[in-house]
Amino acid sequence: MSDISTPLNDGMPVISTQRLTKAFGNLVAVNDLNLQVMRGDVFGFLGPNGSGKTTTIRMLLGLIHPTAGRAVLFGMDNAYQLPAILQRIGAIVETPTFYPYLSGIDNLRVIAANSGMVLGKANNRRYEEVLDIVELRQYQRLVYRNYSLGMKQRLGIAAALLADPELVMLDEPTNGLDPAGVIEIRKLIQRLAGLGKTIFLSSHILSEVQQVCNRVAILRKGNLVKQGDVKELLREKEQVEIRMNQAEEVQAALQVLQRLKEQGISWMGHIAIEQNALRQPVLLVDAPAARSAEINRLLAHNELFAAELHPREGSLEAVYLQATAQPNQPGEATPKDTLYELNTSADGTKGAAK
Ligand SMILES: Nc1ncnc2c1ncn2[C@@H]1O[C@H](COP(=O)(O)OP(=O)(O)OP(=O)(O)O)[C@@H](O)[C@H]1O
Repeated sequence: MSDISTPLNDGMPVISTQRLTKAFGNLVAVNDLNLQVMRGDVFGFLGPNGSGKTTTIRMLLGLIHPTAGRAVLFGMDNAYQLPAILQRIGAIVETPTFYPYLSGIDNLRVIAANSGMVLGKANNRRYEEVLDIVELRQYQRLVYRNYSLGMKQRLGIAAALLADPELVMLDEPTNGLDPAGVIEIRKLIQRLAGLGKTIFLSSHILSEVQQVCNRVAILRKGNLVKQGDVKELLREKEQVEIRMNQAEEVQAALQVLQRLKEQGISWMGHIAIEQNALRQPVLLVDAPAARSAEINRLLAHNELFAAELHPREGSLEAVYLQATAQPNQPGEATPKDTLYELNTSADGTKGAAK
């Protein structure tokens, strides 16, 4: 099962959007979006390239104005109370600019000074604290140009943490990183969640999102197609894999279960014959893992005795693929459909579909 740390969710909305919409000319980049992010959430914001994630984040941060709808953060409408909202957010939307010839800690000093950031009584202590959080303390004196890409990304997050924000917004923080860098960011997000931060994370790496996020929203062509609790969404995608001793029995088992499903077993979803890792034909039943024994009993009742029966965990990938593969919904604006195709390579880096 996924390694989801228990969030400090107390039911207080941190981000709430109501019918948030942004059109660029005749292209509706974000359409009627109703998002709910609660305090303590590690919220994953998913969607193919061009589905509207960055546009949404830019609207939340007041960098662009919505065409319609509104965004409420910490209970305040960002059209009217943006400065008060921004004081409580640390965000990285694009790679921050650092001076290559300055050390990590000196770059943080420059950022704090330039932004007029009030760091309270212990500036130096705060620099060290944030460098500790992103695990760069031992490299604080190294000049920035000698940092690896992962270290640069973490320094960016350190900068976003300087003012001790309640909400941390990260747009594709693992973009371009190697697997070790991706793991570092995962651990960092888990540390931030442990510190009680609410985290809003857009990402293409579904396995990472599955491991760190407790809630997700999935966008497709600017429309919200799924929003919910990760554990619940994964539960909906559980399967039971059944191997029989004889290939003919697999076919017979398929027919029995299909008949029972048609007779009204509501918890049984799609049933199909597939090959397992050993290239043996197996029956795959979309059903909660907790129903395994019942499936076994139903088959045995029909003189079909399973050789093996395995519950299979659901994956966010399955949830995502189903959500993003749905046919167009009524009213969905798709003037340039090709812009929206999933254009992500296997390592999660983005293509150039814009
Ligand atoms: N300033 C702009 N002017 C015109 N079109 C824009 C502008 N910004 C974004 N778009 C378009 O809006 C759509 C949504 O883009 P957006 O960057 O929000 O998607 P995304 O989900 O963040 O994609 P990616 O994962 O590639 O970053 C795209 O078709 C994009 O080309």
